[in-house]
Amino acid sequence: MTLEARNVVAGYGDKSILEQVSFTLQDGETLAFFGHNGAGKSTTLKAVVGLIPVQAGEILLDGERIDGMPIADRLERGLRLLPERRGVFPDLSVKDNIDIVARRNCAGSGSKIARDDVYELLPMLKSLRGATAGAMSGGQQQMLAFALCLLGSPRCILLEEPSVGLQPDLVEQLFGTIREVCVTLAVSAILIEHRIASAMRIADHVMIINSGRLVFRGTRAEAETINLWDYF
Ligand SMILES: Nc1ncnc2c1ncn2[C@@H]1O[C@H](COP(=O)(O)OP(=O)(O)OP(=O)(O)O)[C@@H](O)[C@H]1O
Repeated sequence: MTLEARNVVAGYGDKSILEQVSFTLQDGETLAFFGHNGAGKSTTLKAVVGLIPVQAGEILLDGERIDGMPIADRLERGLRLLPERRGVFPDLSVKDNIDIVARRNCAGSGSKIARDDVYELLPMLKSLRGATAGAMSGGQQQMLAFALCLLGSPRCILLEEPSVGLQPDLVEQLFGTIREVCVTLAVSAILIEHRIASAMRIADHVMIINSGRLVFRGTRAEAETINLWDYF
């Protein structure tokens, strides 16, 4: 078992956005997370990684309660968040971005994904090694941010719109890489996506949120039997 949310209530200040959100994600599984703008997708990921406090309920990683733990401790346990359109050092080259994060995340032995591995997983970064991150296209920066979030020993990666700014063939490549990482390294992933059809192709489970409540939770096969738009 990897990640479990039990009746999570969370929001901003005194205000609750999430109402009793519960889900479980096992090793190696990918969960596609859909919902309209403002439904509570990012808020869910923020609560899991610790950017906002949980007002009620529990979050467990491998059976251990992590809600209330400092963000750094959750990162150490392998939680990774790829925020939308953020997450690179803009003034540094691709190589320096990767080297710096690798030095922090891959220290010691037993790291699942080392510096050289990310170039193999995301070959487009090889030719961009010397490029200044902030001067690259949005899609290229997104690929680099994804690479940085993989370095070390990720257990569960939380991805916010990773396909933003990517041309269609790169979307398929990125999604293929997400799937490969999950399956071969037993990493689990939550994927917030507006490209529903592409996300569905790599998903084991589907979850839809509406006004802070989970209105659908099921396997991909179950999701394929319904009209997802009825739940938005
Ligand atoms: N920092 C914040 N302070 C107060 N309210 C916020 C904050 N961030 C988000 N919200 C509110 O929380 C609700 C859920 O927002 P959230 O960002 O989780 O939606 P989302 O499903 O990720 O939407 P999108 O697809 O547009 O990113 C919205 O009503 C939003 O206005």
